[in-house]
Amino acid sequence: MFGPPPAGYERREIAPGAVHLPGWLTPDRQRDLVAACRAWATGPVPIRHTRLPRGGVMSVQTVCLGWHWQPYAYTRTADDVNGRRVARLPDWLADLGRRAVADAYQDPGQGAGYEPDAALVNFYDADARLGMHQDKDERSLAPVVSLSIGDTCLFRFGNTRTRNRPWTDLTLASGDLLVFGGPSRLAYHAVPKILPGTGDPAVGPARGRLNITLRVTGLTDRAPEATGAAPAGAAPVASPESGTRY
Ligand SMILES: O=C(O)CCC(=O)C(=O)O
Ligand SMILES: [Fe+2]
Repeated sequence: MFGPPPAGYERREIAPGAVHLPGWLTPDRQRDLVAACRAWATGPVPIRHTRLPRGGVMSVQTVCLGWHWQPYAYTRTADDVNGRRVARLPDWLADLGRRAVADAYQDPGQGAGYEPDAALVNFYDADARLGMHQDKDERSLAPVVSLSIGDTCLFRFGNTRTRNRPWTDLTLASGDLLVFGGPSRLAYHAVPKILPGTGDPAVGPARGRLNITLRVTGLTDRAPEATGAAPAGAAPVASPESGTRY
């Protein structure tokens, strides 16, 4: 489905293990991804504002593939939406993730070994934002691959110890790839601001910003041995640590 990335794209190391490749997605690939996101947004689990445990809702709207994420765990079914199983993560999207890792780290072997099993598709309208958080509900430390389409955002990439400085502010524009793994895998990060009207509606969505993150959950459908009785596939898989994502 996807040809090679544009020749001569830049590679910027934000921090050890965190690499930004501006314009990595060609306009045609971005259009294909937008069409796919439109379809995923309709179901089997429709895109929605994720509810937070203390009653708030996220300003970002999210639909998941492979595994459903809600604060702060992954499950196969969207029990906070309509109870249905989320759509599969398509092989072509996992392939795109493998290329992303290979290109970011300039390491074809690491790319080939990347097996994402979940994607979060986030839609930001002009006022949406995402607070400082770590992606830590996964049990694997494999890299996160992030693809941005539509309006440019301000993106804040912090450190692994605290949600405060030091951080690096950068912009993620339509077509940009960011991969964070290795020593940066658990770095705090945020989307403090969308820059409305900066996207090209001929390529991206008519308005707003799409972001797709690919992740390796490290989870399986088998209930953990210790819990014994639960039937395979039925047990929600709780994160060992929880509570700080948003
Ligand atoms: O929208 C982005 O660029 C980042 C999204 C993100 O951090 C997340 O979904 O965990
Ligand atoms: Fe994140």
